[in-house]
Amino acid sequence: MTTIAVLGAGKIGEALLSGLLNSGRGAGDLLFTERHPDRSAELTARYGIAGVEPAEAAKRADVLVVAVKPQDIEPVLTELAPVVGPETLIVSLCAGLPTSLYERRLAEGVPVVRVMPNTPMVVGEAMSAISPGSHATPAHLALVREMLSSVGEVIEVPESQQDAVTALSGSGPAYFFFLVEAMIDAGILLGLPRAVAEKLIIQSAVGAAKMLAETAEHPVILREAVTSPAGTTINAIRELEKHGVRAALLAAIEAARDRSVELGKPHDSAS
Ligand SMILES: NC(=O)C1=CN([C@@H]2O[C@H](COP(=O)(O)OP(=O)(O)OC[C@H]3O[C@@H](n4cnc5c(N)ncnc54)[C@H](OP(=O)(O)O)[C@@H]3O)[C@@H](O)[C@H]2O)C=CC1
Ligand SMILES: O=C(O)[C@@H]1CCC=N1
Repeated sequence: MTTIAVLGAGKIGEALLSGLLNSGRGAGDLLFTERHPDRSAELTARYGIAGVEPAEAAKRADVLVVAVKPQDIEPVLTELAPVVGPETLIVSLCAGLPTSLYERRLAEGVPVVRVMPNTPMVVGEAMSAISPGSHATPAHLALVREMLSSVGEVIEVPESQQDAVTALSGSGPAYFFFLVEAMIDAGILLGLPRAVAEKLIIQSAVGAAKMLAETAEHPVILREAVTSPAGTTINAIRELEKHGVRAALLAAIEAARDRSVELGKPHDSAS
């Protein structure tokens, strides 16, 4: 079995470890690194996975998944440079960071795959987009696909699309959570008990998501089917349009894309 080490087991790193365990991988095939001993002990107690030093992770693992914040990448590259060779696959989950950064800083020929996942991997429903670096072979991509398809859906995209993917599906769950939060508040405004508002909105979100996934109907068709002539929904839609919610979403996602580009800037191949 492939040994996978997650470097930086924060929110997404932990989500990946937990998703891989849920999908049937053994704790003995997983490792992680963390810089705070308390966090390391907490994760080992929760999952039975060993926390190790980066050099040991590089020695024992076939795949090193980099899951530190993009701003924290420099020391990680410095630690990995002397201990990683072409037999180890690097999988970067970091927003904005190009595969060329790893290729430049690590030994010649080290294969790198850039991935943008999202947190629903905790429940086996991640959306992950993968892009090969210049030394990643079809076998490396297949290995990453196999690893990530055990925690959700996987598509391959050109690396040039990864900043847009990051803005859409990497950050995407946050937009839905924000919407749900606001709709629950609306229930409170209308005088419903919080628990009732939460139940109504969460199940409506689950139902709507299932309809999108399972009927394969366009969202416009599904929305029109809810919108009765002279009914309630059209009144709400008019308010959403009046408040520019569609334009706000376009601007918000564009801003997220711009931030991903900015996070990669200090590391792009020209600098
Ligand atoms: N959260 C998400 O939904 C998604 C995140 N990502 C990407 O994943 C990466 C991590 O994001 P997220 O999980 O949110 O961030 P977190 O800050 O929660 O996780 C990063 C973890 O790495 C630790 N860390 C930092 N430096 C080192 C190091 N040198 N060695 C070992 N551990 C280290 C951090 O410790 P400390 O607490 O001390 O900083 C922290 O626990 C980012 O690059 C982000 O772009 C991608 C897709 C989705
Ligand atoms: O907010 C972020 O920067 C990370 C990347 C995508 C989701 N979370």
